[in-house]
Amino acid sequence: MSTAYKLQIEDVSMVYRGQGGEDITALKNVNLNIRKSEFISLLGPSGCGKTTLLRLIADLLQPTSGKIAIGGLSPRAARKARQYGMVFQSPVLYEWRTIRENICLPLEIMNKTREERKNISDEMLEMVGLSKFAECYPFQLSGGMQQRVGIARALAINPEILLMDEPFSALDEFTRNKLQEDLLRIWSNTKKTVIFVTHNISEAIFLSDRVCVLTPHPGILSAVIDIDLPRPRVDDIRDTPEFAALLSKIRKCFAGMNE
Ligand SMILES: Nc1ncnc2c1ncn2[C@@H]1O[C@H](COP(=O)(O)OP(=O)(O)OP(=O)(O)O)[C@@H](O)[C@H]1O
Repeated sequence: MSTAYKLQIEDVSMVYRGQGGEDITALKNVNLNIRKSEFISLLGPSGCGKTTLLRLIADLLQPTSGKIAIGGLSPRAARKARQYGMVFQSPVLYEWRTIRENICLPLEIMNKTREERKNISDEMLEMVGLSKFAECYPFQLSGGMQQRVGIARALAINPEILLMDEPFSALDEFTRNKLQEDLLRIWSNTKKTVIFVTHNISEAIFLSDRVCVLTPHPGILSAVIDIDLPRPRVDDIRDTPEFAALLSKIRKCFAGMNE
């Protein structure tokens, strides 16, 4: 495979074995090339294989067939080289560790010195706007703030690719919109390649350079939509006719779909 892209997904299929021994085809012949620093969303309803695709990229699963390359490396080699940062729907913070200590956890695993940990965590806390909360415990933070800690912890190891699995879906709409704006600011400052899983069409449009539409049974990549809205994007862009046109275009991709 050529390495012109940061991430290449070539003819990837994933078949699980069901409890009765039957085959469950979660993904079928997915092809996708992702450029460095691109913001990509994987969009689709429950069961279309979004999380499966993310887990295949992250080397948490192996495809039944097909190939994934990360700048020429296998997902295994990329994982070992700490090229991935992961953010989940729930930030899974350790309640007995302060916010700073939570952010420092992957740095401890990497045997960073105390001083390095302090410097990096200071930078991460500032980036996500939580400097004042460094010595607080998770229970003292709102859900949105906790999710910011999850983002800071994922970025602390300075990964090349940020994999995000419905990170804002448990948040209220106001908090969610604010975090989307914050994420775009962080992304434009850090230039990470982001792969963001969501089932929210508006969220996918607001954030992305391209939206990958997945439809289920079996999960296929049925469309890749360019989002040519100007950047930087702020909340008001959601009220523009261009945004509405994209909403309508993507909704049509799901029309008639049998869930
Ligand atoms: N370990 C597994 N064993 C068997 N089937 C599985 C397994 N994991 C996922 N599946 C099936 O594969 C399909 C895709 O699942 P996946 O979790 O990737 O979808 P998703 O789009 O992320 O859904 P959601 O939005 O609900 O998280 C579903 O039909 C699911 O039931």
